[in-house]
Amino acid sequence: MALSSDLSKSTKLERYNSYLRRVNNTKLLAASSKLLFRATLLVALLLVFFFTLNYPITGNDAQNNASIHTTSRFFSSGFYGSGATWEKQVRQSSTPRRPNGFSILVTGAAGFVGTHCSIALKKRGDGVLGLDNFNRYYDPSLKRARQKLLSRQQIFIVEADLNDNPMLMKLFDIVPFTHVLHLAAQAGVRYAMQNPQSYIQSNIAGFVNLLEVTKAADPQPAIVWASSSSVYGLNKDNPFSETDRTDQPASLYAATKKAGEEIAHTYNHIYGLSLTGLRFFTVYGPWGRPDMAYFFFTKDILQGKPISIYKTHDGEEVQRDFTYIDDIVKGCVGALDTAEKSTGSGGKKRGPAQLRVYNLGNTSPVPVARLVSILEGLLNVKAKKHLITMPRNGDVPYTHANVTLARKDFAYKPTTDLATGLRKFVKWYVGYYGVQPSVKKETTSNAAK
Ligand SMILES: O=C(O)[C@H]1O[C@H](OP(=O)(O)OP(=O)(O)OC[C@H]2O[C@@H](n3ccc(=O)[nH]c3=O)[C@H](O)[C@@H]2O)[C@H](O)[C@@H](O)[C@@H]1O
Repeated sequence: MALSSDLSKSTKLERYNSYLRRVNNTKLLAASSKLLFRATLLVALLLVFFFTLNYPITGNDAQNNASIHTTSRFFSSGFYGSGATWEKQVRQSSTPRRPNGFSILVTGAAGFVGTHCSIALKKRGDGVLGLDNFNRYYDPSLKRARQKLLSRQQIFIVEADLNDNPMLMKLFDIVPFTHVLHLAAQAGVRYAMQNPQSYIQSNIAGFVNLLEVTKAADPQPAIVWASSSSVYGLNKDNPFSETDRTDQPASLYAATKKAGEEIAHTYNHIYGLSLTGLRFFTVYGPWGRPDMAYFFFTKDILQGKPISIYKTHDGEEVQRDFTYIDDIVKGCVGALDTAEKSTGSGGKKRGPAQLRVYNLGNTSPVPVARLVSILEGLLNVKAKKHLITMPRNGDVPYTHANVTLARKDFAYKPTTDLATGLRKFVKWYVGYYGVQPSVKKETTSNAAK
């Protein structure tokens, strides 16, 4: 009995112990699967976070742009914008190689005008650091090709958005820039109806962010920036002079550029920033912008697609003061060379500073139909032309620059006529896109004349 009761006691004890082990095991299992679940959740969340930032999957341009901005901001400040190698590239690129050379931050350096200006400045011995967000307004592969061109000249581009305040502050901490050539913008007159917010984001918010950072910098740099001939809007005076009225913009694009000019006045007035706005007149040339008429006309003519040539609502020819890129580069360099120093430092004004606005045009308006016939000759292809009344999309019928002021202050003198400039453009175009040898032959023989 005693044995059986002992046995039953020990069996009970064993059962109890095994029960406890099972409970413990289950608890352990539950705890570890909880831990595993949490870890998996964390990893999944991190993956979603990174993928959302890297690959915006929306088809909407405005949202796309916003995602692109977020991506570059995140990566630029958090990853690319740190590290000894990155900082060394920033320093090397912005260090001048000539006595009293400038140290210039070029925003929009992978853009059309930005690329040409950066190369010209670097070649004469200035230090040039680029900034660009490589957005998708037009084919980013063209921007990457321009970046390669710049990197061959030892020009480094920081990949970040103008609105990336920590990144801009960091750059100004590392480099005592003497100048900023501010060319980054949401360009294009007609696209403003499709994606208005992108113009506010870049041309207003981005510009203000840049001015906020530069006003606080010590030393404050002098700033030369891209305004636009479109600010003249519905101006009737001819040719357009800087003193003409600019309070009737015909597009949101023009309105944001005009707003930029007013914002420039404010920062000059309060903080003593030296500011020069350049009103570019329809700039064209090699490495140009695919969204501009001369560029997509070339593409469409070569592909046998029809093109629309606008006429005004009064049936008149639409005309532009097309300006060749090399002339614009000379104008930008002239404006930089004559820009006086900002007078403030660390956010405080110490005296009055320079505030300027200049037209940079070619001074000879050409009808769009004439541009097309020059292209037809160069490409050796007849265009399928449709003459249509200008849609109400922000376009203006006519532009014509008076450049007296730029000539007086920095000897600006455009020297390239439209036929010569377009020949250079077409030569570049056929080489870059590798099109028709017949076009090449024609262009080369023309070029030799
Ligand atoms: O200089 C300026 O202020 C502006 O010049 C260009 O704007 P835009 O002159 O309109 O240049 P394009 O878009 O290349 O148009 C050139 C001409 O072709 C005409 N056009 C355009 C498109 C089209 O399908 N057909 C057509 O006849 C336009 O009305 C315009 O007269 C740039 O796109 C702006 O960024 C710049 O600020």
